[in-house]
Amino acid sequence: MVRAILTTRGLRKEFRGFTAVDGVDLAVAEGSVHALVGPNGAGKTTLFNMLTGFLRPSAGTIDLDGRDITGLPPERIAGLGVARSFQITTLFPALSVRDHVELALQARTTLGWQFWRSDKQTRRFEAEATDLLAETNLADAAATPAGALAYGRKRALELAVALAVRPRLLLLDEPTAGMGAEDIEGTVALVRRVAEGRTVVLVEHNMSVVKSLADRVTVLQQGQIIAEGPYDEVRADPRVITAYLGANDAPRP
Ligand SMILES: Nc1ncnc2c1ncn2[C@@H]1O[C@H](COP(=O)(O)OP(=O)(O)OP(=O)(O)O)[C@@H](O)[C@H]1O
Repeated sequence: MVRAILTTRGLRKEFRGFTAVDGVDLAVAEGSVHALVGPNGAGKTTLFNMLTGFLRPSAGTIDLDGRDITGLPPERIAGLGVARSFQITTLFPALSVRDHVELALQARTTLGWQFWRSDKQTRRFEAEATDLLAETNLADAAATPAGALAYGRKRALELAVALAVRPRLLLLDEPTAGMGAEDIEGTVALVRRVAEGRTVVLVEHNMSVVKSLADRVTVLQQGQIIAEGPYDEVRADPRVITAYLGANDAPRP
């Protein structure tokens, strides 16, 4: 049995009497890609927000690699190696692709997010930035201002920025949202590549993306886990089929 790097027990979030996440026990195996799926309003984003400290759980615990991180603020959780990408990453339009990655690498150090840097400091991150740009297929765009990148490549840059902090756990928020077929294909290949040797939790509506990326799938409905397992198993579960019936984002085989 592979050990769990992230475990939640009885995790719960209430908004003024409404229970958005209702007693979730989740175990994410180290080195795996774990997908969270479910119809609109199932509680996926709320769960993600608790894992990253953006929301404080109403009850339950979150354990990261043996450490209780329940209720810690976002910056502390990020500092412990949880990085989140897509949907919330802010890119600076005029700043080059390479500068984004070098600044993110620098943010990991005591220098923090300083825009002024000496040549010596810049050189310190050059080689690692080059590696990250290669890993995310952005080597040819290193000097391009982020604002001039096509949509799919902007998202690749967001991923490079998240990877720069060397996360122990990478949370991906709907990596293919708003993408056409071509970008989706590229993003799936990219996520598969960066997931090697890392632990990834992703929220994703596109079931063919989930099928091709996830080792394990957790299905949420009305804040509760209704099924969990490998994609094919979960996809055939009668409770999952019922949960998606009539939903706009019904999974397609
Ligand atoms: N700040 C809030 N205040 C009140 N209700 C909220 C709040 N945030 C989320 N909710 C409610 O909690 C439920 C779960 O929402 P959440 O965004 O977590 O679902 P989701 O699975 O991410 O949905 P989607 O797939 O549409 O993004 C929804 O009914 C939503 O309206």
